[in-house]
Amino acid sequence: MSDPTQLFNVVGGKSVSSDKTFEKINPVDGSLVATVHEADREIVDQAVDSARAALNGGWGGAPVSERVAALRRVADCIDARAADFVAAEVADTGKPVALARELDVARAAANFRSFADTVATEGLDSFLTETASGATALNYAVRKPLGVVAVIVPWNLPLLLLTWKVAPALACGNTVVVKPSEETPSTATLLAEVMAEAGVPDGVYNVVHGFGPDSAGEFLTSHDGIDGVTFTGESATGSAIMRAVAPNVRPVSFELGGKNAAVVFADCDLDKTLDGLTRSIFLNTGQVCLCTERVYVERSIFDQVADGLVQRAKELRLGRPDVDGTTTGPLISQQHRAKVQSYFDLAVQEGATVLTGGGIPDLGTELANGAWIEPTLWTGLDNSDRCVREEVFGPVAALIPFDTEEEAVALANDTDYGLAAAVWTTNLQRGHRVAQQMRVGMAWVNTWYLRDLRSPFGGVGLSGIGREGGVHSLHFYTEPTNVCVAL
Ligand SMILES: NC(=O)c1ccc[n+]([C@@H]2O[C@H](COP(=O)([O-])OP(=O)(O)OC[C@H]3O[C@@H](n4cnc5c(N)ncnc54)[C@H](O)[C@@H]3O)[C@@H](O)[C@H]2O)c1
Ligand SMILES: O=C/C=C/C=C(\O)C(=O)O
Repeated sequence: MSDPTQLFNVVGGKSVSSDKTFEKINPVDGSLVATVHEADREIVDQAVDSARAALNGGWGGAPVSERVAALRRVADCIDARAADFVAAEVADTGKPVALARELDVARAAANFRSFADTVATEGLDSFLTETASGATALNYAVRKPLGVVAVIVPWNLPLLLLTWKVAPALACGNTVVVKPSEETPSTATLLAEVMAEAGVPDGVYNVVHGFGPDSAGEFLTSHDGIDGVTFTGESATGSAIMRAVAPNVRPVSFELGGKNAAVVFADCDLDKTLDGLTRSIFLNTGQVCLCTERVYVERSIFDQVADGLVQRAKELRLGRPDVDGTTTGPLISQQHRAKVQSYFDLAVQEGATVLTGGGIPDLGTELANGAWIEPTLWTGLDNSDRCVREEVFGPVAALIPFDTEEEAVALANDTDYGLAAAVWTTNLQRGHRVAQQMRVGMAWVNTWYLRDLRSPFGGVGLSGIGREGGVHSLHFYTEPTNVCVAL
């Protein structure tokens, strides 16, 4: 294994250094994780050229069975090196070891297996065409790779979200240049080692490190040698990337921000609902795009839900990732904590009652330089407040009462975002009815973030463009050519 404290760009299977470096800081205690080599324009050019060469050099035209076998080997190698991936992910993010192992790294391997299955089994439409003149024809489509795909991902679930895009891209015969977040450079770099171990040809998977504007992100997305961009991150960044690709008219797939609602009916199973809400508000310190930040509760059980959530929030254990029983890590950085704190201040100005949290916890001198924040719950806000409209991306939610089902649906849908929703009820018909009315990409009933990787994943409104998952990913990562044969 190469030195995890020196992270290089990976171009054509080779480590590439740069004169310019930046420091990756551990959000647990402010210590240095790694020195990262930032890609300049020239390195990004080399990465795109190397991806093009690998595409034309065989990967793009390889038999599906070969690519499927390679993806399965990648999954096996991730499993074999799971401890290294967990260590790298934990060092970058500060998330609890168990979470990194059970969610991030397990899903990375699952992503490769799932898309290997999808390309191995998925067919394409064909039509026997009859015309008015009596002529007949056979129409069928063949699928070709999109080409060189730029993959830009955020810091919250770094390896999970990276492989959610790299796996289908590679399965479809594309080659990639990935730009991990500057906050989480480690696992993307480690994945390059695994690609080599698994026998994926050099240049199929390239990594460039750096930031967005005037750095690797912008150099890559505005590059005329890429054939498409798949991006997960903030809505405003999605907008900047759309502008960057516009001159070259390249397709984009965007999974963006959310301001996700939970709708809690009086007929819910209260204990299960409280456990589910606690997970959906606080998992990964609230830094999951799907996390609930608005909780609409039927008035008759409002106080019970508020009390139950406060109790559970107080039971969360903030602490070092490797300590048994730690449930909650820090935010990703001091910079992000300043943003979350600004919403804590704003909420008070907007008239919120802070039921619990609202500040910075005292975890002792060892962790004093970390990006720690208290799990927080608000009441007293409504849909006109900025804290209920804007994504905070931290361990916080606003609890708001409602009286009727229609009102609950209207309140939940009153947002510019549209990523995910969760409905809590024991009335099956109501569960279906309300879930179907949610203006979102994913609506859960009596659960949250339960994933089937074959189902469509994405958002509406400010939450994204397109869907990925199973065959939906194939639509983005391939270009069909329809062939019409007169019979
Ligand atoms: N919908 C989803 O599936 C999903 C999943 C995870 C996170 N998110 C969203 O991601 C956000 C948190 O992640 P973040 O803060 O890393 O997001 P971000 O948009 O700041 O950064 C994401 C990536 O884009 C890069 N980037 C930034 N500006 C760029 C530019 N102008 N051109 C090219 N690249 C640029 C960053 O360096 C990073 O790699 C939240 O809004 C969250 O909701 C959405
Ligand atoms: O932070 C956002 C989480 C996105 C999750 C996925 O894309 C997934 O589970 O596939």
